[in-house]
Amino acid sequence: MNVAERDLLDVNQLINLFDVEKLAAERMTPMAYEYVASGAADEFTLRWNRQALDSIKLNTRVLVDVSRIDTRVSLFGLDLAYPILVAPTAYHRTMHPEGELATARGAGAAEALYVVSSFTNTPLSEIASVATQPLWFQLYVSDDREQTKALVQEAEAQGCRALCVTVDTPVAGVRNRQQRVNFAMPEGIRTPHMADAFALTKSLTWKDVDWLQSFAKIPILLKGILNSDDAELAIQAGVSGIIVSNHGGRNLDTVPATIEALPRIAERVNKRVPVLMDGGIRRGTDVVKAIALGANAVLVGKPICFGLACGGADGVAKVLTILRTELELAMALTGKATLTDIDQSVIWR
Ligand SMILES: Cc1cc2nc3c(=O)[nH]c(=O)nc-3n(C[C@H](O)[C@H](O)[C@H](O)COP(=O)(O)O)c2cc1C
Ligand SMILES: O=C(O)C(=O)c1ccccc1
Repeated sequence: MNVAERDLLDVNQLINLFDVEKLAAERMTPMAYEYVASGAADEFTLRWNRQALDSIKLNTRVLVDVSRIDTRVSLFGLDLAYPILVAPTAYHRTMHPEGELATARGAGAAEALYVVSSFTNTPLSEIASVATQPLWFQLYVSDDREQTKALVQEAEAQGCRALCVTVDTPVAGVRNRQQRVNFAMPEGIRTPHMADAFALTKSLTWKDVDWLQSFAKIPILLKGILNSDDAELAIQAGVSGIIVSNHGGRNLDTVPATIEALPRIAERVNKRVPVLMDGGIRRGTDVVKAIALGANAVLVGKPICFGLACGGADGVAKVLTILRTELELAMALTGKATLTDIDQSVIWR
């Protein structure tokens, strides 16, 4: 059996996103699996992201016409088929030989927007050449601000439609599981847009946000906001959007689940800018809960990596399609035909 045949066989076995992780655990090198699956330190936040979503109950309404479910959402003038984005994750060639090219093809096949990581193993120009859906770019600011400026300009030149500036990683978290497997980039795999992981700047401040906005031609979102005061400062700074994220539980352990942080932030933002959210989204019902509590859209990280590892582009597309289908079912079963119908009343209190 060749790699393509094995990939296809695997993809057909995937029924839900937990299956994807299970299969990926068997399929990936221990180093790659531990890199993707691990959280920071004791992994409280990693688990809370899931537990907090699971503990929210849904309130259904019956006898609503749900013969036409409409999941479309518009962000910064982009019309998305459904409110689920591919979160930026690093190092896709450690997960599948085709790396980010497979991710872009899979996202394209599933009509999803892909946020490319600064730590892509594939040049942005190559990703852009295979993408059939819009791309955004996730920016890590380096100590070398000229390099950062050039990277923003490259993202713009390659047609990226927004910039997600990650603000929750002045340093990477305590990654004990990655330490145990001595995580390192395998021979021959590079990060063409970043020197190395130690290039992340520790001196990023609101001044840099002003600086980025002084020359960026595309909307800027701040990724990694967990506090409503920071959300307010972000809006005062003039950013176009906010991503509520705890980095998938990978940075500071014991910060709250994102679904717990979301309502306060959404209330404070009060629709002045779009609010996106990630962390633990694994079911269509999770997407409904996030939208009900104030998110315009969600991003998915680890399941995309696992889908990529299981089946390349087909695996990525499968993960997105499962989640999209589950979202449509959850909307029909809660009696919400459109995303704007999903409000707080869908949460059982
Ligand atoms: C393997 C991996 C690599 C990641 N790399 C990045 C990155 O390069 N930049 C970034 O802003 N966030 C990165 N993240 C965080 C994700 O963008 C996202 O916030 C998180 O994975 C969402 O949680 P989920 O994995 O539970 O869906 C990474 C996450 C994972 C799992
Ligand atoms: O692994 C991560 O979560 C991440 O964001 C990162 C940080 C530094 C280098 C590569 C990825």
